[in-house]
Amino acid sequence: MTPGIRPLVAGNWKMNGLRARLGEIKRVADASDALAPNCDLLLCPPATLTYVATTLAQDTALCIGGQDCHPESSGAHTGDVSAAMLADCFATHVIAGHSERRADHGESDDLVRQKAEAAHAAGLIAIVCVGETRFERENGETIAVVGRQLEGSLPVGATARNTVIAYEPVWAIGTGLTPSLEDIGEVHDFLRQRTETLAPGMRLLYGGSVKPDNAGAIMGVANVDGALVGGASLDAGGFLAIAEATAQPDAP
Ligand SMILES: O=C(CO)COP(=O)(O)O
Repeated sequence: MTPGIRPLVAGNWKMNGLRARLGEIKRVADASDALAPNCDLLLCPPATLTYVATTLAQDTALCIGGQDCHPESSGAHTGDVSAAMLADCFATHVIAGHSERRADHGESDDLVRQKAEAAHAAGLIAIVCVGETRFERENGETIAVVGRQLEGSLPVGATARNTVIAYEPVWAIGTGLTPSLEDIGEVHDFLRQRTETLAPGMRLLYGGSVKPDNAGAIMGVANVDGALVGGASLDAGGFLAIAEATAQPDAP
């Protein structure tokens, strides 16, 4: 954790979640006010559930976000969703440059930056993801890769209020593997140094196999200001347990 920075626990449902799962969002929404003094809570369901999710979260402390957006606000882009459309559904955040989109859709750093800038133009907070592959880590390239991704993906005009960085090692996503606490700390220290002059106090999340039983230790690492949670966020109980482990009694 970083003194003076309010933690954020974000859940990314990826391509999971039919209407039958909306009860999990309701459970998190119902519990969110109790956690609100100590951390921010965000769930990013698939686009099909965005509007109904914001309805369930209305008048609670739970925020709802999108998982991706097109760089343009509207137009002939079949199947895409714009940041303006997410904002129109009362979403407040959107993820940009998740490694699954970088891999599945060939998204470049420059495209990710454009998406994050589109998010800002629509009034959304952009969560920009960076992270190395297993090959890159084994070759000692982690800091170089993360630095390059950050430089290329960070939106112009990024501030601590409109942008969050998520460090998600690709090899830790959905595998049950996590870097050592020292390795997480090394990357987060680097991200803090790189962002501090540009955007002091920017929130730096860790993502990749965060579970209720490891969240406390990971959140204890310096410069880790919250989590981006995949699988464990599909279940309200698991997500709320991670939020409990992250919440700071003296959060600003
Ligand atoms: O990719 C992630 C969140 O964006 C992490 O996923 P898991 O928590 O399932 O490893």
